Amino acid sequence: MAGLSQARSDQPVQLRSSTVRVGAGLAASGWVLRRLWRLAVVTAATPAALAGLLSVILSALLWSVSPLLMLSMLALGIGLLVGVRSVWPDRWLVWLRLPLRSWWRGWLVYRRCWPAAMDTAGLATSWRGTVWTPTVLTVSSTLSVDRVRVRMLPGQTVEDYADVAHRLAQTFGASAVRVRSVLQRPHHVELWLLTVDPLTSVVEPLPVDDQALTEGLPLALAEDGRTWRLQLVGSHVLVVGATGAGKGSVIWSLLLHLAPLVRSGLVAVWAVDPKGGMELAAGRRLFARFAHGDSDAAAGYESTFAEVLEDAVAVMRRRQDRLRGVTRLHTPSTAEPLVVLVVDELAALTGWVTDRTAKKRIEAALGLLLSQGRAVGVVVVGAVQDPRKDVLPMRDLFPTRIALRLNEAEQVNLVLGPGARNRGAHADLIPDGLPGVGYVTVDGIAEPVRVRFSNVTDQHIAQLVTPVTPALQLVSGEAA
Ligand SMILES: Nc1ncnc2c1ncn2[C@@H]1O[C@H](COP(=O)(O)OP(=O)(O)OP(=O)(O)O)[C@@H](O)[C@H]1O
Repeated sequence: MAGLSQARSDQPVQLRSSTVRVGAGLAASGWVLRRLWRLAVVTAATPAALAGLLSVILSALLWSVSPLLMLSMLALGIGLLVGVRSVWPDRWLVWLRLPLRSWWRGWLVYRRCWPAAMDTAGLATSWRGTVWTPTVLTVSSTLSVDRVRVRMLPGQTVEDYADVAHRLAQTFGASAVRVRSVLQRPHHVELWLLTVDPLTSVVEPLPVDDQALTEGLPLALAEDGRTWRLQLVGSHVLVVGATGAGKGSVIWSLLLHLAPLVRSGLVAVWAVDPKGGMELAAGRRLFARFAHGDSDAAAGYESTFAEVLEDAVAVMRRRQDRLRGVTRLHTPSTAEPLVVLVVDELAALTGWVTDRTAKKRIEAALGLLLSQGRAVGVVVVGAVQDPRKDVLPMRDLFPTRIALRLNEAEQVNLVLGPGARNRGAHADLIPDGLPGVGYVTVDGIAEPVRVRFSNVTDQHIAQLVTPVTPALQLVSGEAA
């Protein structure tokens, strides 16, 4: 006889629990208590709300001791807040304004209608008669973006959220929603809801930073209002954009932030401007080497580009000999600066070279630099309009890639990697009127982030080059 535990029936078991009648007053009190408990839990977890609550309790206590004392303390508190706001606007923003904004937006905009929003977006699911909804974990706001961290339901993926991003944007009144995975948190997803687009205004050059080599060069503003920094040491950088997309502003922002490092001898810029020097000539005093395709060169102007690249390979080889077995990543120093080879139009060195001998020399040198240079402090920063393989065969050797406005949707994945467009990098939809806007990758985040590079004007360039004494002797000695 089969044991009871093995007995199975495909018929659903009908269970009817006995009805318990409660009065309207009791039901209402239960509802209010549940809400209060939830408010208490969230308040306790939010520093700004906790501070607000403590101030109210303190005020009530002071009032009971002496109303005058309480009013004086209130006036002092308000005075302090006004003082902090005018003396330290940055701290005011970080300590008070943004935490409060995160708190009220978290409650009023997101948590209040979250279950309904998940349901209508198709992200809630019903299982065994219960409706399960993804949970909001945290909401942190900047002045332009609300970052809502969500715990996904079992079986959901980041793509499920990306697929309904436009529905979520409409529901929460955001201009766009970016969906991001969270490093080392496979159950979490972060929704970036854009409330204001800070990238519609031109971005002024960001303050020059002495620590730029270690911290990253602050070249652009991200759409969440933060500074985007380029980690140049140990990376080659590819900038792709249609004509007029603002490739010049990326290169000039880079040069602007490298200038103090050139002055201190930690960086040597070698510039290659195949457009006859039209783009980069204004910065020639900053450059240790400048090749612009001398039309009088005996071996043809393209051979001058080959020479610079081969000299860079020679520097690389010497450093490899010295550093072999010592370190795996070169640290820039005044004795051995970081060599930054800036090429304004890479296609002129790869796809469009007519001199066959020069073409072979350039291909060989560029391939060596891109595959071996970054570990020994010889990095390439190249700009190009067309990212296709026949124009730029070494595209995949650039670890850092920046996609400004592109002409075709297919180009996005060519530049930023497979799937980048699906993950929200719509570089082909950037309007003509927003030069300098593009998508970049950010450390720790798989999805590209939308940024705007600072606009470097002729006046900035004039100031940039005036006080510079380039480290010419040092680098040409090394390259000779
Ligand atoms: N970051 C920026 N912010 C505002 N305006 C910009 C920015 N970058 C470029 N511009 C403006 O856009 C125009 C085109 O810029 P730029 O010459 O840098 O484009 P490009 O991609 O280098 O074009 P091309 O390939 O034709 O040389 C210029 O008038 C420039 O002033």
